[in-house]
Amino acid sequence: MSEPILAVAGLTRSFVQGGVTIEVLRGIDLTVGAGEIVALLGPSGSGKSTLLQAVGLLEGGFGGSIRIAGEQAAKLDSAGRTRVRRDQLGFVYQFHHLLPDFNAIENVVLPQLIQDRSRKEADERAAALLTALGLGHRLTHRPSALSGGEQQRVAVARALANRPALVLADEPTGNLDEATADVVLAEFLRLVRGEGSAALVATHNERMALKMDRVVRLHDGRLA
Ligand SMILES: Nc1ncnc2c1ncn2[C@@H]1O[C@H](COP(=O)(O)OP(=O)(O)OP(=O)(O)O)[C@@H](O)[C@H]1O
Repeated sequence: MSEPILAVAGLTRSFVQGGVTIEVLRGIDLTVGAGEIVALLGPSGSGKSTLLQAVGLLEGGFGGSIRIAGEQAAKLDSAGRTRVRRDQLGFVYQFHHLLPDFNAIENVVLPQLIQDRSRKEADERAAALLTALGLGHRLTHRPSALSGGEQQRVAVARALANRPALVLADEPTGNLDEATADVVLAEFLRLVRGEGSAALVATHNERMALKMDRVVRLHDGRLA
């Protein structure tokens, strides 16, 4: 069997606030196989974002082990973490975090230029991804001229632009009305499957979680 893209073992994280220690993650074990889409289901405050931030190598202060594409996070320095993030990971957040001064296609082109792709290649890939998401007629709109659902689609295209092995999505449709959320989630899943990426998708919505390949539940700091 090929190595999982993500292997988390004994992951812990606590915060101290006002002299009180809150143990948010109490020993998380989780593997995600190549191309597998896993829902991370849990109520608000259960630690989903904390777990995704750890796996995204965005924050330190964790105990336990995180391996991404065979690389042990604890052994990476800051440059190494940046490299793994850039080469292996894609991110989608609840709020799109698009660059407001750039239009849709530019927002999807920019991460590719950072990867040293040619402008022509980057343009073609951005246009293909946005068109696959039904935004072929919105390529030169700035985020402020797009609907919430359209903005989230651009964020999805941006996350997939560099062909990440693993997409980390934190309530990717949490800011949308239910009907739009259903459509955008379906498109997200179709595109991720088509690209062959794996994904770990945080949601508090059971119905949405059940559309993924596997569901893990975060409860009392552990996965059930
Ligand atoms: N930087 C921090 N300092 C102190 N406490 C924190 C910090 N970050 C998170 N927490 C606490 O950790 C717990 C889990 O937060 P987290 O944001 O990971 O939950 P979540 O499941 O993603 O929730 P939501 O769905 O509401 O975003 C919460 O009780 C939160 O208050």
